[in-house]
Amino acid sequence: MGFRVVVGADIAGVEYKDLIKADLEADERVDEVIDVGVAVGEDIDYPHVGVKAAKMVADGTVDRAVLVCGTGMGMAISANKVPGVRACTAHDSFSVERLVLSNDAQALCLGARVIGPYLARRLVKEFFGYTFDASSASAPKVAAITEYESRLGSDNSPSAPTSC
Ligand SMILES: O=C(CO)[C@H](O)COP(=O)(O)O
Repeated sequence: MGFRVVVGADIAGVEYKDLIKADLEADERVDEVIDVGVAVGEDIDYPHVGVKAAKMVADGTVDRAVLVCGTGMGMAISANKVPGVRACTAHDSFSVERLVLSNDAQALCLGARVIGPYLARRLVKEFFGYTFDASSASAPKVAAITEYESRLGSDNSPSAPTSC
C-alpha cells in the first residue's frame, strides 16, 4: 500500500505546494493526496493550515504531510503542537534522510523563500524514499519523545519518564 499524504501551504508557499501536489499525484509510491489549502489567492495564516494537516496525521487519515510556508519553520512549529506529530524543516538531503530514519518524522516542512522549487520537489521525492525502522537504534529515542508527550503536566510541560 502506498502513502496517503496531506499537503498544505500559506500564501508564501502555495505555488510550491501545488507543484509538489502534482508530483505526488504522479508518484506511484503515493496512493492519495489531500490538499488542505491554501488555494492561490487565498490568505490563511500558516498555523491554521499546519495544525489542520497535522491533525490528519495524528488521527491516521494520512501517513505523511508536506507543508510549505516562507521558511518552513512556522509550519513545523505549528504542526508539532499536535500530539503524536513530528515535523521539521529540512532543506538538504542528509537532513531529509535523518528526519525519517532518525526521527520518524511524518511531516516535512519547506521554506519557499529559502530554497528553489526544484530542490524542494527533489527533497519531497527523497522524503518518500525512506521508512523508519522500528528496530533501529533510533527507535528508543523517538519512543522517549512520545513518552514525554504523554507526560504533559497541568503547566503543559512534560515530566521526566521513569527511566530518567
Ligand atoms: O515563513 C512563514 C512562517 O514561518 C510565513 O510564510 C511568513 O510568516 P511572516 O514572516 O510572519 O509573515
